[in-house]
Amino acid sequence: MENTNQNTEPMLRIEDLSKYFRTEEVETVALNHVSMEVAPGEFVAIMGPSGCGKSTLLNILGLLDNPSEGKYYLLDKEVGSLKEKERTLYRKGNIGFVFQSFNLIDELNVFENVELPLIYLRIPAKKRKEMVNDILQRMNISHRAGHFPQQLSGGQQQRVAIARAVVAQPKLILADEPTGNLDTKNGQEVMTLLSELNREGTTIIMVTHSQRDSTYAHRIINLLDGQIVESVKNNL
Ligand SMILES: Nc1ncnc2c1ncn2[C@@H]1O[C@H](COP(=O)(O)OP(=O)(O)OP(=O)(O)O)[C@@H](O)[C@H]1O
Repeated sequence: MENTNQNTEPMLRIEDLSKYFRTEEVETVALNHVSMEVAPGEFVAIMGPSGCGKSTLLNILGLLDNPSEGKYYLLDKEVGSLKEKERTLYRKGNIGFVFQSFNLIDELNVFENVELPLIYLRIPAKKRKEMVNDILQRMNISHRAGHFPQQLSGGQQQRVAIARAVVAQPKLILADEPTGNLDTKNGQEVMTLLSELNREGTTIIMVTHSQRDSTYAHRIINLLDGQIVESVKNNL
């Protein structure tokens, strides 16, 4: 279906969603009846103290894990109860991830790392080359295409990771503390890149402890003990 400017459907919606982790002795309630919506084109920051459930929420939103209870609609499809194989398929076409620790594959060079999602999507080699080169240029890292992750600075590694996250043009980017391992200057550069991608239409949900990074978001959702305690619009 064509996107229209009048599109009022949320990018994603969760309803009364909970996640429990059970070990032999204890049950942890990581998310406790959470409901929220994110609109297409929104940039949302998720904040809250350590252990409040931020990563658990991001993992579920990113189809890396299932909720224990409740519904999750992504692009209008109920995805909370999908089996792992279907989840993986749906994730690959729709979601890009950026992690604090970059998560690049050490044995692959920059070009190959960024090419990987396109191989999964079975895009032909010639087209892949074009798409990878375009995004490396965009991320200002073309001159390092043949380098391996260990040969790059942290800021460069994160730019490669962002290139990999967006090369297949996902509708949604999930970022878990994307500047957590970067100095101020590189951190700001990464935030500027994410903001640009957002302005071009990509929806972004970012977990952060950084007050400064949260200023780039349209809205801040505060979690405490597995519950949303506040959802406030940012004065941009
Ligand atoms: N796989 C797991 N097994 C058992 N308990 C878990 C598991 N993953 C998370 N938890 C628990 O769920 C709760 C929420 O964890 P989560 O990692 O989502 O918090 P967080 O807000 O991301 O924390 P941080 O800011 O420290 O990364 C915590 O009490 C945690 O110990």
